[in-house]
Amino acid sequence: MAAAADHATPTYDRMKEVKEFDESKIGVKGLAESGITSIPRMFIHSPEALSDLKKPNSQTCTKKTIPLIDLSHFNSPTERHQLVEQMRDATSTWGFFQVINHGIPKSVLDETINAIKAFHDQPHEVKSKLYNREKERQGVMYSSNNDLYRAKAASWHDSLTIWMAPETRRAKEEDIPEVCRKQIVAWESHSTKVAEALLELLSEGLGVEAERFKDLGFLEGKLVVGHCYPYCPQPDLTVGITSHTDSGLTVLLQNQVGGLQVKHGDEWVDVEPIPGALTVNIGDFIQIISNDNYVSVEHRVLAKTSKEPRISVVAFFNVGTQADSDYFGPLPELLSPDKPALYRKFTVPEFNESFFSKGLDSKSFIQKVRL
Ligand SMILES: O=C(O)CCC(=O)C(=O)O
Ligand SMILES: [Fe+2]
Repeated sequence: MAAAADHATPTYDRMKEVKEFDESKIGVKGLAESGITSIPRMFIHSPEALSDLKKPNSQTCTKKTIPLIDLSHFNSPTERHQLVEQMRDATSTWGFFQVINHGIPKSVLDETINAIKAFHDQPHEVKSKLYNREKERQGVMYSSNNDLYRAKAASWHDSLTIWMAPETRRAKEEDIPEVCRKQIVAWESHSTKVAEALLELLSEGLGVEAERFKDLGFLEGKLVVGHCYPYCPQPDLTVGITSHTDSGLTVLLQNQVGGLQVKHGDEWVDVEPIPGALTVNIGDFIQIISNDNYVSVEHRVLAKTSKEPRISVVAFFNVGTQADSDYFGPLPELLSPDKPALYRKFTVPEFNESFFSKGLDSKSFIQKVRL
């Protein structure tokens, strides 16, 4: 395969190509719209990663589906117990599930997707003024591949990233692009309410106080990311987003295009778009403090040749930085002589440093702190 062999050509100056792409501020959407029929080399993934894409069940989709959880019984004194159990089963085996009847009106979901699409649909002259990756971990960022300079290969997506909390990192409202400002602020408040409910259920599923996760500060670090995965002329040579795990609690809204896949055992399972549903997954921080009762699972997005771009809007929740000097580790309530801690303690800055300084394709923090 010529393209994959080129990948290893010693004369190829990858960093130069990456820099030129970044400085052009064109994004992958701009590349797609320029009419290219082959993708630049910097986007071509390694033969090992590409062979994983071609496993028989990965593109054609297995019959398996991730669990679907109905949150309508959240306030029911009699049915809540069952809901807690469903969530515990889903989070301990899949680490991923979809939720319906979560309380966010369908109109809000549609407006959120449309606003992020409208942002990415703006002309190059408008978007290029906003293109930046310098203000990492605060304010507003718009760029292609947040880990562009750290990852081994780039992926086929552009992202608008907006820090919402803690206050010290929060984007000024006037800095959020006007085309999606109102909708992002609304998505933040709606998704926070869902996250709060999920954190209660997750706490109860471990048999600890319902407020335990919230009290640890899990709603105090918050960012919203609006991804766009445009048409890709060679989806067999790259991915939409590289396989990775998330940090804390993730609440994701997707349009109807699909492409998100979750690793389950050695299979990749499609997360089917369900109108009105949200996709939820837990990340490394929660796997660690749950002492492996809950699992943080690898997921990725496939690149596609559909003309309609995939749009996803993600709310990431994790402990805020006001907890800088606190040590986190498996919750003491979960430990006993039979169930010793599987992880050492760590601080939030240590977690963030490790999480944000690596490419999505690097080894996870989990392996670093596992005892
Ligand atoms: O767009 C998607 O569906 C996945 C995005 C994702 O996994 C992430 O931003 O961490
Ligand atoms: Fe993710």
